[in-house]
Amino acid sequence: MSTPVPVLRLNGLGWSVRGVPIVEDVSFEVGEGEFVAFIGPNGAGKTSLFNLISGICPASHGSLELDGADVTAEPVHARARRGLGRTFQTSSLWAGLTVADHVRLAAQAAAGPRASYRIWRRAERYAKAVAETLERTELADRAEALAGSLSHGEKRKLELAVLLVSDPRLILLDEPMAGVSAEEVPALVELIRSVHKEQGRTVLMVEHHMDVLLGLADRLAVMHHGTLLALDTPAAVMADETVQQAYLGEAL
Ligand SMILES: Nc1ncnc2c1ncn2[C@@H]1O[C@H](COP(=O)(O)OP(=O)(O)OP(=O)(O)O)[C@@H](O)[C@H]1O
Repeated sequence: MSTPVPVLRLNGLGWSVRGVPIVEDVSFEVGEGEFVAFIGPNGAGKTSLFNLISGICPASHGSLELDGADVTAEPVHARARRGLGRTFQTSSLWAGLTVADHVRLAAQAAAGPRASYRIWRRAERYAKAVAETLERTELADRAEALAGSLSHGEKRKLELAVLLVSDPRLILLDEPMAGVSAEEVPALVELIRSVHKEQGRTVLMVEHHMDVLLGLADRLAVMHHGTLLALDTPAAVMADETVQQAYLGEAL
């Protein structure tokens, strides 16, 4: 039986700025439907690694494959067309637009530049995708609310909705709990769990809170000084002495 092609493969990937290495020689594979969480101290290179994977930063060395295709030279939108989507650490919503407008615009953007000419023919399809996405992200009753009026937890849900309406297979979530109140965290965790388990998407997520990750992640990746220090099951990573010395002992 042949081994399945990983959804994502990094081969010695790295990024330097004016000769200073930010991410160095990172290699790993992620299988279809896996959930890999990235931890590490501030400045360890987690967001930079996500920027490399999504195409925001150009690789200085190494290569990156999506579903077996070398995409190292491909721009962000080409990787998005292959099913890669991401959210950002800081919120990127328009305060004066409604929740439904955000999701509608994202659906149209995902359909490509020519979609606007055919929009009248597709209106029904968009409406269905938008309604389903709002339902899935528990935002249906907030559809007409302005994004600026949402709580932090609702804003994070909306960012997920904007991502999910394009139906990505591989999603990168950069600190999706950042700024969210303690009361809103459990609902957001459940939502991310269902995006992974029920919708069957492959998830990579940067998160500082171990209590959130331990119930979600199949594997933990530890970043330290721009390198991948460990990548294993949560139990194995927590028991790893190198990890404890480098990170866990001080930060968790
Ligand atoms: N465009 C850039 N130019 C120069 N240095 C950068 C750039 N982007 C990031 N860095 C540096 O690279 C290092 C890694 O930053 P990065 O944001 O990837 O870390 P992180 O692990 O995501 O941190 P945090 O947990 O605080 O978000 C930091 O020292 C940061 O200052």
